[in-house]
Amino acid sequence: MAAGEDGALSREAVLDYLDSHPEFAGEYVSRARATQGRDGVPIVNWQAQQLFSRRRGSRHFDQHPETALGVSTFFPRRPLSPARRYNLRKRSPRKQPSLEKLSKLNELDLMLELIRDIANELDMTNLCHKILTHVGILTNADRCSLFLVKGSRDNKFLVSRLFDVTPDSSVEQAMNATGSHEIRVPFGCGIVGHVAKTKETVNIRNAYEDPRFNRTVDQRTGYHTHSILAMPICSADDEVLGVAQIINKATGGHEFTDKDEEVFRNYLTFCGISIANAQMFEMSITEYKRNQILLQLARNIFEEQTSVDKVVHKIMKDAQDLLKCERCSVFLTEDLHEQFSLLFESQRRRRQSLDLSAHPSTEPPRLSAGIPKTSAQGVDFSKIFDLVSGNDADKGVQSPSASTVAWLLESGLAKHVASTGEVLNLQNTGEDSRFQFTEEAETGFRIKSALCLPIYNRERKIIGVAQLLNKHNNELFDENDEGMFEAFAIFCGLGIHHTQMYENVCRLMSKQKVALEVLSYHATAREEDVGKLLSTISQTAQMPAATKIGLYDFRFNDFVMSEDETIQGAVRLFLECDLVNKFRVPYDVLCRWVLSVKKNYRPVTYHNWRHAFNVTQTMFVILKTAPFSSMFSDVEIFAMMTASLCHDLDHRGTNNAFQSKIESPLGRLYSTSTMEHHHFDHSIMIMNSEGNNIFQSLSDEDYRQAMSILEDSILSTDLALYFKKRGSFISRAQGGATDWTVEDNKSLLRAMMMTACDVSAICKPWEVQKKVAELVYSEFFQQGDIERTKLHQKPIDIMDREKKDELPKMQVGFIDSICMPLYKVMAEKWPSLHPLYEGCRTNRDHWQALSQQKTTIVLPD
Ligand SMILES: Nc1nc2c(ncn2[C@@H]2O[C@H](COP(=O)(O)O)[C@@H](O)[C@H]2O)c(=O)[nH]1
Ligand SMILES: [Zn+2]
Repeated sequence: MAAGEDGALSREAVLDYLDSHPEFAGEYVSRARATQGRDGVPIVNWQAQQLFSRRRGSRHFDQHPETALGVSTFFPRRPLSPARRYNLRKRSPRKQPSLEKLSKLNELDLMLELIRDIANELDMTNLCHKILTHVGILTNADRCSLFLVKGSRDNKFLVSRLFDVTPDSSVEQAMNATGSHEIRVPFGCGIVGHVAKTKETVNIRNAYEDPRFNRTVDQRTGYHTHSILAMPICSADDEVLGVAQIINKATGGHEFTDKDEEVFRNYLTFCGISIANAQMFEMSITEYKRNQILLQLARNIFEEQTSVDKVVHKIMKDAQDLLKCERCSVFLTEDLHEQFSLLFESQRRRRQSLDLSAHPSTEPPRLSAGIPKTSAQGVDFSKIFDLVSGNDADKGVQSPSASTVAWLLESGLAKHVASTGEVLNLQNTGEDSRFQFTEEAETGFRIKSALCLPIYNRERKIIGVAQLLNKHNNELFDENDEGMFEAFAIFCGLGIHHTQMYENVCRLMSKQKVALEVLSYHATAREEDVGKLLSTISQTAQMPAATKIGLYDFRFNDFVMSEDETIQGAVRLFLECDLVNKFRVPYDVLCRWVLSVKKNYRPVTYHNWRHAFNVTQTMFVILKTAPFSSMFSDVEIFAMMTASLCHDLDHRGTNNAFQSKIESPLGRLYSTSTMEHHHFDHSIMIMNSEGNNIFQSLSDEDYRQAMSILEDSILSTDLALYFKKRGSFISRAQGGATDWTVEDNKSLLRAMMMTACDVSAICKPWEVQKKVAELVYSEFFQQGDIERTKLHQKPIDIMDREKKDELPKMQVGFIDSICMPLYKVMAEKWPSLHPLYEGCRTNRDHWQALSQQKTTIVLPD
């Protein structure tokens, strides 16, 4: 042993020496045995006796203490628990009092030192161990045990936390000695049960004379118990938290004195506070872990949504891993499928009609595999999942065999829970006569403990049962497991619901796809008609010249044209824009598309094919005559012409307000610009139909731009949007300095052009305008009639047939509020558009005159 420069020995050097010379250490401690504390309380002798004397029945005799002075007895080294790690991170660890230091303390200081040592200990096992070793020091007891109170308010019991701790045992040794089987002592039973129940101190001088003493432990270990001192450990609220029991006073006649009782009681008062703290800390750690687990579970569930099987399997695997049990099963009831729309109904019927167990199939059937239909307690299970630890945990979803299913159902647990909603925590399956527990023939699996609870859907309806069997190491499922498993069951319900919804949506989408396929087949032009139109175009002579039929004129009149001529006229408009050449649109595709578009206009009075054709024609004239056209790219022109022809596709002769009033599917789908959204969707549907995509040869970028302009342009025909944008357009047009090539201005101009074209019938020669107005009001009044007769609502004036005499006045209103401001500013800014303004003004005069004459307009049926 080396001395320092000053000749003094360092503490480390002494400890090293004592470690390597245990005989010397023993000798030293024996000498110290005689040393008494200032108040006559023996301190070191207890340690020395325990460490170095070969006691009968000492289980730790041969184990070498960590240091010669047995420091490990007080401050055992053991891997730090998460709680302890947390503890240490938060505060710097308390310096451990050495035995040497303790031996010099008087009774009060010793007590304070030992209190300080437990004050910050939050790890329950460490704390219990410290308490027991400390009470050993204080009372000179040979063995100490600690029991903590557990269970619910109505069913409290004691559980051995550390049992028969001897002063030289480390925490690990103490834990090993206690064993993994927790000893449960009901309140009122035996000595510690009596103490817990009555809060009385029990000081037994001769254990064998006390009827409450259980001598079987002595018989098993060979240890002889003489005296017992047991005392309750209470919280600040005087609630019993546990019982501490010390055995055999190591000095004198084994008996514990009144003084021992007093010291024991004083120390336990502080222990109560420390235990309550540690319990709270333990609870918060448990809660934290639980939250982490649930968070992970939620992540898993929402990551996995492709199938119910997969999501349930994932939850089961998590439950089994975390709740440490041998088997996890989930039983889904028939109701689960019934609640999800009629889509599942047909499947269910099909399932019921199949005896799946009788059919050997290459693929495991998804549902009902081999499940006998049971109606007992009114419960039918449609699907059972079974996961046995170690067996098929990583093999993914597997259907249990028919015999396993039969065995799982045989116990009656799942059916009982499904029919009653009761949570079952069976701790001793042998004792419950309600259920039948037999061995599984296939595997020899026996049910020892079971935790079984219902799975609810969002409406608190039972949709299944979750079952855990046999907690590992023959432990029992406790309240904590119940709480955790309940959370699992909730997640299971959510996961199933979520996945079912997802599956439902996928099915609906597939259905919709099929419906679309059928629809587009019937909605697109017949090949016969395409052929006819193609041959007309190829024989150019038969195609009316654009100028001849007035396609370049704002005063164009379609009333003089046949249906076929309007179709040819529409094709002609696209040809005249040279779009077919520029974008390599095959003639057959253009013809098919025009025919398909026409086919998708309903024969309503006003919003029909002819209206669309007229709007496109006006757009054509504007693009051909207005100076701003040169700044539009070919793609923009192509998109605007397409939008004009498609802008009212599948119009039903009723407006947006009507869709929302009758809560039509369209109204529910789009709350604003309802019909306009539908017109755009319908244009896409047509273009996506075989041989109808006039944009097919556009580059990706052009295609994207064309689609975007098509959508914006169609949506901008909603007058509500027109009103929103008009003010800004007028100020920019009148401002003079506006650069119309800037995208924002250009897009505003495109929107205004769409409205200018849409209502351009107001600019037509009076005879044409008059006829169109009659069609407009005829359609308006038809909607008004439905509102009055079917919805029992008074229609707005323009839709009220009873107000038909006011039609001229209403037209003046329409012109003043909607048309004139737009045409006026356009004509002022771009004089080539003056004919539109002029036509509108002339028609206003006509309507104004009529309104004063009170002439009745005869409307078409
Ligand atoms: N009162 C009138 N309203 C008219 C007339 N012409 C058209 N309109 C309405 O304007 C919008 C245009 O949008 P659309 O895309 O549906 O055609 C619409 O509400 C028409 O009913 C008219 O002469 N008088
Ligand atoms: Zn329109």
